[in-house]
Amino acid sequence: MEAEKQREWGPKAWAHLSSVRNQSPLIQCITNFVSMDLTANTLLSAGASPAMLHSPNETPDFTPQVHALYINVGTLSDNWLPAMKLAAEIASKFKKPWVLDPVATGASGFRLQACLDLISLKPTVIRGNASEIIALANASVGFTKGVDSSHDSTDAVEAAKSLANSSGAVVAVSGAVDFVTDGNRVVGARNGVPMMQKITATGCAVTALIAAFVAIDPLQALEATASALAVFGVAGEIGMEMARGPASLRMHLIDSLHGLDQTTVISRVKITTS
Ligand SMILES: Nc1ncnc2c1ncn2[C@@H]1O[C@H](COP(=O)(O)OP(=O)(O)OP(=O)(O)O)[C@@H](O)[C@H]1O
Ligand SMILES: Cc1ncsc1CCO
Ligand SMILES: [Mg+2]
Repeated sequence: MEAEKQREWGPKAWAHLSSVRNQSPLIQCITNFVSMDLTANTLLSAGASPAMLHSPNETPDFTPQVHALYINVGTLSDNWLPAMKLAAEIASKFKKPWVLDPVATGASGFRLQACLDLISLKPTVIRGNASEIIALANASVGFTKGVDSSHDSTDAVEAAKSLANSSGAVVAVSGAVDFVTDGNRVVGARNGVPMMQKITATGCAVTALIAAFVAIDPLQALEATASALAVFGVAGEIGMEMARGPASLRMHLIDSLHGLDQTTVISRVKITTS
């Protein structure tokens, strides 16, 4: 029964990736300075169309036209926060899916409160590392070593369920296993390689990929999120076969994501229901 369920996920992940390639959803990204390049290139290599527009002066015109919005607080500053809130409000008003990456949310009270305020604007998906999801679920500063996690993803499954229940969002925790939950169901995506942690902003990039997958399947956010995490992980695994270290993995990961075919996705995606 379990093996049967897993066999269904490969075709599902492939269907999501194919739809992104065919529909090329427009993804507005309000993201941190570190991640902008990798995020835009990840979206392009998956077939989506990234746009890094963040001015509150253009959000009222632009956000209603996008297929999904991605907000990432990685290099948060006072003047960017109102722009993020405005974009989230407009996305919600126009029924566009939007996805939050709460980078280092436990690092300061300002950042934590910013993320809690954004969560009150009803994101479709929240994706963080284990320390970020634990900090959000506890609404407490601490738990984190800056932007990197000091916990394993398995430590954050209960926190993820609790955050999903309190926020109404699908919550994903990345790590050796990427867990995705709607507060009730929990699935684990078991692709990827540890070296992905040694490239800055791979987490930010996969959250953008989640936004693209949710854009083409907004009514099944849990399935779209798990598919995006697994597909990104498969690209990392194939990239690692050619890489000599983090810098070349970054290049080969993007190439591999671009080149993924049906047979590879179906045979390599490892998603299990727990
Ligand atoms: N030990 C691991 N084994 C396999 N894949 C991993 C491992 N750790 C992380 N990954 C993968 O690396 C990617 C980034 O996850 P990570 O948890 O490092 O995000 P993050 O801490 O938010 O990163 P960043 O803030 O740099 O963007 C995800 O696709 C995840 O599945
Ligand atoms: C290193 C870093 N600092 C703020 S955002 C960011 C990118 C990874 O989250
Ligand atoms: Mg992160």
